[in-house]
Amino acid sequence: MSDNIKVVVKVRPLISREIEEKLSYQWRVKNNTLYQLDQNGKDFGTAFTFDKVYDKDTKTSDVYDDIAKPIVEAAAAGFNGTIFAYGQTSSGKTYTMTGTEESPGIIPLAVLNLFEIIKNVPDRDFLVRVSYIEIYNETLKDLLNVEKENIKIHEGLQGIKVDASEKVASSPEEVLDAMRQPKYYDINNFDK
Ligand SMILES: Nc1ncnc2c1ncn2[C@@H]1O[C@H](COP(=O)(O)OP(=O)(O)OP(=O)(O)O)[C@@H](O)[C@H]1O
Repeated sequence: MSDNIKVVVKVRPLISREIEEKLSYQWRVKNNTLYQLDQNGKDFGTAFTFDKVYDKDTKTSDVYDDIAKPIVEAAAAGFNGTIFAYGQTSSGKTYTMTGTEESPGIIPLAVLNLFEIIKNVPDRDFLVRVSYIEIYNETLKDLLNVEKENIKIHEGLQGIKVDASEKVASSPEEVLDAMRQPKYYDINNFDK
């Protein structure tokens, strides 16, 4: 696998509904490998190895330090970077990426980290722009401007481009604010 792409798995704890339904863990984690378990908790014989596998007790902040921080640092040094979560419904994507007050997710941690880096490099100018889109049933929606329905995606000489609004942000709060209440965001007040 290329060093430029890392695939990691984060196992989440059973949630209360699953505990009530007396469901049990389907996977055991060891040496960055997921071993499938049968109904009696015995190894099924199927195993998948990833760049890293985090068990159910791993904190999002530890995943951030390991996986996301180097990407954010590289971005601040001029390299393109992407972090995305993939998984079936209820697998913990929102919990991991957005998080909660007690356990901030990868996005707020990345935003704070980015502005911290910027503060520590006073001899360079940075421009942070935010876009926020939803892709649902092949349709792209601009979450910073709900009036813009069905925005387009293009491929050009500069790479992939999405016709989404961009907001210049000068603090972590401005980024997180834009994400918190996209519906009420007033596009006319951008960049003022
Ligand atoms: N590491 C964790 N610790 C505790 N609870 C978690 C953890 N990960 C996920 N959960 C809980 O599991 C439930 C499902 O997670 P979440 O909503 O993040 O899934 P999702 O992948 O975003 O789902 P969907 O695709 O349906 O939006 C939520 O109640 C969430 O709080």
